[in-house]
Amino acid sequence: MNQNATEPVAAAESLAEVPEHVLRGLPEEVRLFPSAVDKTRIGVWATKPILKGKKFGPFVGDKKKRSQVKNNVYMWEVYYPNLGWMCIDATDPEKGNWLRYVNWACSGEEQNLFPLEINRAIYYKTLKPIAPGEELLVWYNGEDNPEIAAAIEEERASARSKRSSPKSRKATVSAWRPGVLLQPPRTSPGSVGMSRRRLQPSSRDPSSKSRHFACPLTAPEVTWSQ
Ligand SMILES: C[S@+](CC[C@H](N)C(=O)[O-])C[C@H]1O[C@@H](n2cnc3c(N)ncnc32)[C@H](O)[C@@H]1O
Repeated sequence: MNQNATEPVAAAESLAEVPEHVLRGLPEEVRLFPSAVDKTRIGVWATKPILKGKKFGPFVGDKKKRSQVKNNVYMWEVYYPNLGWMCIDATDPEKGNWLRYVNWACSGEEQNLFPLEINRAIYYKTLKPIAPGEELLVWYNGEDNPEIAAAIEEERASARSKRSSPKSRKATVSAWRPGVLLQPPRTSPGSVGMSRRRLQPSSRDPSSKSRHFACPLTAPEVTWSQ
């Protein structure tokens, strides 16, 4: 056995490799540059002020079964009532959009975005105003964070008013159900995918291991039940 064997080191991402469609899809307030939190990664940086409460998305990727996903880093898992848990996988940059390049925050102070599931699509919403020169960084928080709870409530109120509008009443039942990701299990009606304990960055996932060990934010219990 090779005593020097280590985990494979991820090749550093290069700006030159970012697909054209990703660059074209960047909102005007952000640009891609090397990340400050991970030297091997590209990050998303604000070049103009971004207001608190701004919603970006949805996160784009290939829809796959969990068993078909080889790397957790660029995927979100979403519960579909008819299909069960499916992954939106942006491991292949050609399949993703710019949200793929938003990195994890390593502390609550660093975090300026939180993920939000709306109608089985993932959005990132700003938790505070972001100034030019700051990197956009996402992290899980649940509704235990009052700021996020307020943001979720705002989405729910907007969903309720959309559902009761005459136009939407004519449409078929595409319920717009906002729910924050990564909550402990609960049975709150209206929160999508709450039937299973939310996943946290998996320590079983070699691709995300070093990041999460390095981060002081304590992720709640790791669950990866299939
Ligand atoms: C796209 S997100 C974070 C991406 C970020 N760019 C980064 O720096 O890694 C990927 C992480 O979210 C986790 N995850 C995927 N779906 C989840 C869900 N429904 N709830 C909680 N965590 C989820 C994955 O295990 C993975 O650790």
